[in-house]
Amino acid sequence: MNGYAIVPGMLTADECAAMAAQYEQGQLFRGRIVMAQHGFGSGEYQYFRYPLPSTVAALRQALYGPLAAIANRWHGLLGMDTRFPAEHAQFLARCHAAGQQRPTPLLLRYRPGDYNCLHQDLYGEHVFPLQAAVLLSQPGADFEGGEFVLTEQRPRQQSRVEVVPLTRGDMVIFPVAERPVQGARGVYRAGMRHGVSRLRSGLRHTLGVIFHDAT
Ligand SMILES: O=C(O)CCC(=O)C(=O)O
Ligand SMILES: [Fe+2]
Repeated sequence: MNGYAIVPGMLTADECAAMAAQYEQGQLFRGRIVMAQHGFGSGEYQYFRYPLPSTVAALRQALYGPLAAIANRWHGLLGMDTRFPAEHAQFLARCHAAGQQRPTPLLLRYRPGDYNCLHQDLYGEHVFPLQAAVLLSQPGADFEGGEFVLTEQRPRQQSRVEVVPLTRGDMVIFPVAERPVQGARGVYRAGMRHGVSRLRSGLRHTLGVIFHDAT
């Protein structure tokens, strides 16, 4: 168990191109973040508005159910009380009632020299513990560098890192902030962060799918 799963070919090359091209359609988004202005790295991203584009809405909806089963198992293993409902709409109602009403799916854009610092996508009290990202550009052709990395911090140990090997259209599913790890004396909580190494050349787009909404 490496702390992530890859789903190859989640989007076709054409779907990736169409999704990346949406970056230029400002009316689709509720906000734009220039990462350097916040110390998040270099590059930028935009959060979609509701209603989400159909491809994004469909992905978020379809992924939620199977991931909720995993999330519930994780919460059981970690002794956490929260359980996740079977339908994403039900979980979103919980977020919205708590003031987390703004959509979190996003498109990211990296140019040469850009990178994304290690982070956790937490946006309020309600946290769905898994998220997904689809790489929309082709490594080695559209860009060089720009690898998706995950770090895992186990109690009383130094952090370890995984470089996640993605090609265009692949989806990675990974923990938002923590995951249960089986140790010699039971299950413990590993802290997780993700980021993107520096782009050496080219242009890289990603679609990020986060299941909780934001305050
Ligand atoms: O660009 C990437 O691969 C990382 C995107 C990211 O941080 C996210 O989807 O939450
Ligand atoms: Fe992220």
